[in-house]
Amino acid sequence: MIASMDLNASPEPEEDEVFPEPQSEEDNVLEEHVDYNEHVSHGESAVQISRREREERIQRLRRQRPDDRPSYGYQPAQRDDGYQAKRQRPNSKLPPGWLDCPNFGQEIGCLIPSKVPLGESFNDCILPGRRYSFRQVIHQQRVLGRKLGLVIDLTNSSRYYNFNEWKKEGIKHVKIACKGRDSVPDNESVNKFFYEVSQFLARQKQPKKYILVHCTHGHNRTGFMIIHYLMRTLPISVTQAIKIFSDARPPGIYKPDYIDALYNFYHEKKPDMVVCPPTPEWKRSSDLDLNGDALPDDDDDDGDSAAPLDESQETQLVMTNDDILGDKVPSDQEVAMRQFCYQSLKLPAGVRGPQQFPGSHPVSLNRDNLQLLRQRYYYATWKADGTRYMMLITMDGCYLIDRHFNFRRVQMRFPCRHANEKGMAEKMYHHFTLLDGEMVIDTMPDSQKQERRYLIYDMMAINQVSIVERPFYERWKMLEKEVIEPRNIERQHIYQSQNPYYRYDLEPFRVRRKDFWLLSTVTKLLKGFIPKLSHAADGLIFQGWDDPYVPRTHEGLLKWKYPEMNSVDFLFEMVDDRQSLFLYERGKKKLMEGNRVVFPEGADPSSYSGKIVECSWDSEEDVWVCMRVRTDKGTPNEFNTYKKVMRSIRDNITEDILLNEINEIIRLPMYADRIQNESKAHQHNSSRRR
Ligand SMILES: Nc1nc2c(ncn2[C@@H]2O[C@H](COP(=O)(O)OP(=O)(O)OP(=O)(O)O)[C@@H](O)[C@H]2O)c(=O)[nH]1
Repeated sequence: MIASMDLNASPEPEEDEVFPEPQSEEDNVLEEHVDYNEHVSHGESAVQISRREREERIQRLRRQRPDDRPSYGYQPAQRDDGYQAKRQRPNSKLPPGWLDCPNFGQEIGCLIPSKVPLGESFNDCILPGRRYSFRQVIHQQRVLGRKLGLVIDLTNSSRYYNFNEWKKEGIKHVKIACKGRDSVPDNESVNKFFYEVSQFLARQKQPKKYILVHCTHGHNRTGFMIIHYLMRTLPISVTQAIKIFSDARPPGIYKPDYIDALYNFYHEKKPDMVVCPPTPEWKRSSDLDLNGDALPDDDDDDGDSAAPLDESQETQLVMTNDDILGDKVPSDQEVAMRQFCYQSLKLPAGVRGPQQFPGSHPVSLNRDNLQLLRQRYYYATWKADGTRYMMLITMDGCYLIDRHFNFRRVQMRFPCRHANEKGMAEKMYHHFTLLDGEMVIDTMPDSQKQERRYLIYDMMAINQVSIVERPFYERWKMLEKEVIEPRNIERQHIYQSQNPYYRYDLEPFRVRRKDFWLLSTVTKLLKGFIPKLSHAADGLIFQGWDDPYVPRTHEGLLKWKYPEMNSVDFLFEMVDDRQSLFLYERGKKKLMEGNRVVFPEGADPSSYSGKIVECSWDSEEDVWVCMRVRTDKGTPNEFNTYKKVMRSIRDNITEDILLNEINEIIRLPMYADRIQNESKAHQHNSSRRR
């Protein structure tokens, strides 16, 4: 066995390199001998070879000219198809072009691109020296000093080899089935690939182990995934990443749609000089392999049909707040990111780990808590009515965190403040920065063009450091300096940046820091600013100027809604004709007896059953009015929240009452002095500018 393995030893394969000839004919015999024994020991009767056949094979090998000998490097197509065609059983049909496709490429970090190893059931179709099963893979890598620890299999088939073979050798096998052929791997599979590789590396102990990545031929799907990995770990452009791969595995990706999809995904303009390489010779001539009667392989990644663009690139007609943004991420990754959020917010995770969305939540304004505005210094802002997301920015991606505490990845770029300073390469992008905000849809009044925008109103962690205990005004200033400004600077000077091809305008949404103003501006805010906003707003937020970030319900963070917009989210259920509204109390459903709801005219109430419905209170009719279904929420409001909303409805703080109250408050010394100082500073700054 060992002798045979040595026979397969190969130095780094190079194009046109022919595998070193066996030292003697005996070596060939040995190799045959081992293969024979393997067949027998696996009890695969269909592929067992008789002694006579074996001798014939040995004779055949002896007659071979050196050029026909096995190769591990690239070799111009050689036809041994007669052998192959005669022996093929339906399930051991060789993928077209496989024989002449080089086995593997050079290492890219710890990733080795490879064609699919074929298990022993294919042995009848492949001359011994050209075999490439898990045994040869392990051996060939070992000869090059590489020990494998993980195999990522991107083929869409399980017929190529028995996955357990890897396990027996202590190598983990991960299947990420990607169709190939008509489409690029989907974004969720790319996320999974990235996660598997990063997890493997994070747990890596010395000596370093390698990851074999294979699809059928190890070019298109494999290249696509590896390039994604490079893009998420290095501050490089798509063009550079494509080159790294094609240098390691010539000619690299040779499907134009795959290359275009990569540029699209990373929001880069494809430079004119980038040309997709032609289909390699071994693949083009593979039609002949089929002898006219074999169908294309069902897992072929190299079909010529046009790949449709990634769905997210397709133009969407009308944007809504309920649109699902971003791509799913592996659930283990979500668990780790949830933990980071809890740690940053200084929350205990509980026995089952972090479960609940931890974002800060304001309480409704009522006559009691209105007094807080007199006791502590507050700023005001409009209450944007879109969809709440926290956002976790990491170097490898940006994650939107919804109210279900689910994470979805979006492709965005957040350079650090020092990104362009020398020697700060490792600080190029934000890594574990946690933000809070509201995603809104701006509609341009003239063109009706829609634009999604993330309005950030808080920052809880910056580059892994929690800042929740700092006062709000510091967090808010840091947000501008550390997150918004570096993006704007890079946008303006993109041509001098590391990657001048990046197009911020292709990102899925714009980003802006939300403005907060002195209480003295509330009248202007309500009467002038909100009516002119190009997105929906349903009231005001009063933010304590030196408040820490308080997760979950924050009694000091106040929201005032237009009275008709005060709402409660109920769970609506309809069984037979009986309609019921539920809230939550201590994690359990609580029936709200005596509460009725009406739906829009013509709507079928049963179609709302099981849904969370946001309702406003009609005090004339004593009934809840369903305004919309909350697809962003999985549970109704807590009974406590309901009580606060009811209190606010009862207290009925109208716009006039609020403005009168605020006019009194801003005359208090605490506000008056500050307002005066700030307007002086403002005047000073504007005269200096003049
Ligand atoms: N803290 C804060 N929240 C804002 C701001 N602008 C908009 N919001 C949103 O206001 C929401 C809280 O107001 P609610 O009316 O209770 O929000 P809701 O989405 O209806 O949620 P429920 O109370 O669960 O029904 C937050 O979750 C944010 O999504 C802001 O500037 N600061």
